[in-house]
Amino acid sequence: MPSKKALIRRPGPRLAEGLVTHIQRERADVELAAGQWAAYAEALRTHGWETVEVDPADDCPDAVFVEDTVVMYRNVALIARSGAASRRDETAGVEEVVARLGCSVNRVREPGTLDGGDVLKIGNTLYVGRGGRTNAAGVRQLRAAFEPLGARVVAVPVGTVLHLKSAVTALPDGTVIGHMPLRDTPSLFGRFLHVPEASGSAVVLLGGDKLLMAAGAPKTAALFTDLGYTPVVVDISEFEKLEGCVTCLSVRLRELYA
Ligand SMILES: NC(=O)NCCC[C@H](N)C(=O)O
Repeated sequence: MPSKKALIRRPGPRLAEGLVTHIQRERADVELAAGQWAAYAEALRTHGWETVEVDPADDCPDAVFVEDTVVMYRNVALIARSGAASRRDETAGVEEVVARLGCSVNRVREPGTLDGGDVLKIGNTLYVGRGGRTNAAGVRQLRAAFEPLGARVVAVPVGTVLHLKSAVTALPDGTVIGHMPLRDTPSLFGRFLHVPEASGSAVVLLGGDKLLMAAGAPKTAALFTDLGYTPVVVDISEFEKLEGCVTCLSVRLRELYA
């Protein structure tokens, strides 16, 4: 049986200094964020995920967005190298944890840049956003790391949002979901479903028909319910102020045998 582990990293005291690129800055409330993070972690555990906490990186305001630091394929971890230099110190603690969990570890190297938030995995296909945080060398290194393991890497131009997964994620049946004004190149995806709210375009697949999603997207939650899914809703307002979404607060390790 593969284990169901999810990496998480608690927000630090400098959270409100996190990067903001495509939206107007609104001050995040650090205390409220800590409570929202705890509820997010609890939702993962309630639905069968063992949470593994990476040591905090309190000097790094964006460290809570742990998804950006690593891309997993099977039991191989590709440690990212962010296009945002201020985020590069976040990876050391993550590398230590994935190595301890028995993953093979590889790294994106200069001149490559890549953020985990740019990689959307659907089956054996890895869609990778080429945008502000991930460059062409990063895309090439992703291919070199995972194509020999059977992955198909599809590069997608990303222009108007921070990461590919700020715009699109996927339902359990592989249907890509996104919000019209945010999507860049939907024709690259097979099945595409428009959702009524921008923050509804991010879901974390918890297993079965359960979809972890943001409280800020009630119409999208109703749409998913109508399609036979069960939304599990968490309030992540303070992370959304920093361009985070529901995917970016964890990294699920689905193919570890331990
Ligand atoms: N994967 C994600 O959606 N990450 C969100 C990162 C937000 C952070 N403030 C950043 O700009 O890097």
